[in-house]
Parts: sequence; structure tokens; C-alpha cells
Amino acid sequence: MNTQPLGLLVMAYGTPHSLDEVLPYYTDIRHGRPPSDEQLADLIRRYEAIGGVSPLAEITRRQAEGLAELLNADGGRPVRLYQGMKHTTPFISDAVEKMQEDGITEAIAIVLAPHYSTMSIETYHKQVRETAARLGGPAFRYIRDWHMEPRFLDVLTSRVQEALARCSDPQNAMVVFSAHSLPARILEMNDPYVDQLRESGDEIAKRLNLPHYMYAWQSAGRTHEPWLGPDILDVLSELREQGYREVVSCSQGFVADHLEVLYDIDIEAQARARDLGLHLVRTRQMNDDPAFLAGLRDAVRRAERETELIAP
Ligand SMILES: CC1=C(CCC(=O)O)c2cc3nc(cc4[nH]c(cc5[nH]c(cc1n2)c(C)c5CCC(=O)O)c(CCC(=O)O)c4C)C(CCC(=O)O)=C3C
Ligand SMILES: [Fe+2]
Repeated sequence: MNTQPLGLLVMAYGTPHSLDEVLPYYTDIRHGRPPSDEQLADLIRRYEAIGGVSPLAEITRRQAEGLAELLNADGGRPVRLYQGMKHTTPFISDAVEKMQEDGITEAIAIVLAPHYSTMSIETYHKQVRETAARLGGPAFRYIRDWHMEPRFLDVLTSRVQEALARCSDPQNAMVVFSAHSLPARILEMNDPYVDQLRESGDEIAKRLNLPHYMYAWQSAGRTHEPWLGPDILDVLSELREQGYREVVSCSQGFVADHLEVLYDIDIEAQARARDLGLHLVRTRQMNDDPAFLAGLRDAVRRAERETELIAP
């Protein structure tokens, strides 16, 4: 057995550590083009509305450390943890550089988002591949997606069940599964994102025998090209017109409490629901729930057995 620790690269979107960092963060998201003053002010306003900074950095850290702890306790190959963010420090490239400096030769890469898209997960993997190629190491196994990981589905099922229990008439509530919208051109690219969201959502619906469920998109970018729809805000209006009084919102594309949940759902969608006279209940996010982290541990061990180790 290989006794050298396996490098565990846990990646996430990242969030500004303070309001001063919103400009460089937003510029990075926009591929180096700074936002207009108006766009910047609007994003700062949204961060201020959730308390000034997002809890995402702290939650990501607890998720990554909790996952490493589980892996180091399961009797399998010990891991050494490295964290890399897509849009803020420590960047993905910083983490891969550190692995190489530490003499890690074999590593595994996981992104804290369940569903694969060429416009999401693949962009993280590309940064890993490019940095490892530049440095000549380490070799990586890449976890593409983990939305069907059984223990993850167990937690998601219980989250929806728990939210339904908070409805006054669960049998007549609509469950809306949502994820971050992406530019609609992914539909012409054979991208699995939409199918994967349906695969995990349908599985939850089957397990709970849900009488009413559907899919919507949230947090679409503010650009001129078309994005995947329908938007969750429009869906709320339509559901009210169809006679629904209660909605469970399950942002299954995200695993932490962050801006897209705390602002886009808890503030923006809740305000729309209030205007419409709808009772909107959001499912709790995964955060650092040990049952969720056990699902990620299973995904890592599975990938160790089943995915190819790719030389730098
Ligand atoms: C697929 C996807 C995920 C899920 C998968 C994954 O996790 O990777 C995700 C997560 C997140 N997105 C986040 C934040 C933002 N995303 C933005 C903009 C964009 N996201 C996009 C995609 C995604 N984003 C896209 C295509 C854009 C348009 C710009 C572009 O074409 O590249 C903007 C700019 C302003 C705005 O549009 O609101 C912000 C502030 C935060 C952190 C929140 C916090 O700080 O708490 C998180 C977890
Ligand atoms: Fe985003």
C-alpha cells in the first residue's frame, strides 16, 4: 500500500473576505473586466443585506476540514488537505503549488458543488490541470460530480421532508428544485448539467412520493444573452395563479448558506412570496452536517478506486 499521503484538493467558489474585496472578486468572476460602478454597488448592497460578508468562507473551511477528518479516520489511505478557491485567496493554483512544494505526487480533486457542467466544475478542473502541467505535478484524479452519491441523497431527502413538515398542508405544497442558472447556450453543447439536476431531484421525488414538484433556475447573470429559465421568481407568481398556497424551495445546486441562498431566496424570493400571499419554506443547506460530509467521503474513496489517475 502507498503510505505517502494522498493530496486532497477541496475547491469552492470563494467569497470576498470583506467589502473591500468585492471589487477584485467581481472582476475575477468577470474574467478580468471590472464591473461598472452600478453593478459593484448592487453587489455590495446584496452582501450588506446578508450582514456584510458571506458565511461561505467559514462554511467551506469547516466542510473541507470535516471531510479530511473523516477520510483520516476511515482506515483508508491518509490524506493531506489543501483548499483552493475559484475567485479568491487561496486560489486553486496556490493550492496546487503548495501540494507540489510539499512533495505530494498523487492527489484527488473535489469541488463543493454536486452537479457537473462544462461552465462550472470543468473550469475548476482546468485550473488544476493547467497548474499541475506547468509545475510537472502532482497527478490528479478528478471527481466530476457526486449528485447521486447515496448518503448525499439521504440528507437531501430529509431536508425536503423536514421543510414539508413545516407546511400547513404538505400534500398540496409544490416542491421547487433549483440551481444556479447558466447561459442557455449550454443546451447546444450537450452539457449534462440540466439532466443531472433532474436526476437527483427526480430521485428525491421518488423516495418521498412527492405529489407536486418541479424545476426552476435562480441567480441568473445580468448579461444580454439568454439564461436557462424559468426563473424561480416568475415560477412563484405562476404557482400562485395556479392556486398553490405553499412552496418548498430546495436549492439543490448549492451546499452552503451563501449569497445565492441568503439573499436570492431568503430575501428576494421571500419578498415575492409575501407579495403574492404564498408561504415559502426553504430547505436547510448541507453546510458541515456530518451525514453530508460522509457522502463526500464516500465520493472520494469511490473516485480513488474508479477514476483514472491523470499524469500532469
Ligand atoms: C454554476 C454556478 C455556481 C454553482 C456551482 C459552484 O459553486 O461553482 C455558482 C456559485 C456561486 N456564485 C457565487 C457568487 C457570484 N456568482 C456570480 C456570477 C456568476 N455565477 C455563475 C455560475 C455559478 N455560480 C455565472 C455563470 C455567473 C455570471 C458571470 C460569468 O459569466 O462568469 C456573481 C456576480 C454577480 C451576480 O451575478 O450576482 C457572484 C457574486 C457564490 C458565492 C456567494 C457568496 O459570496 O456567498 C457561489 C457559491
Ligand atoms: Fe456564481
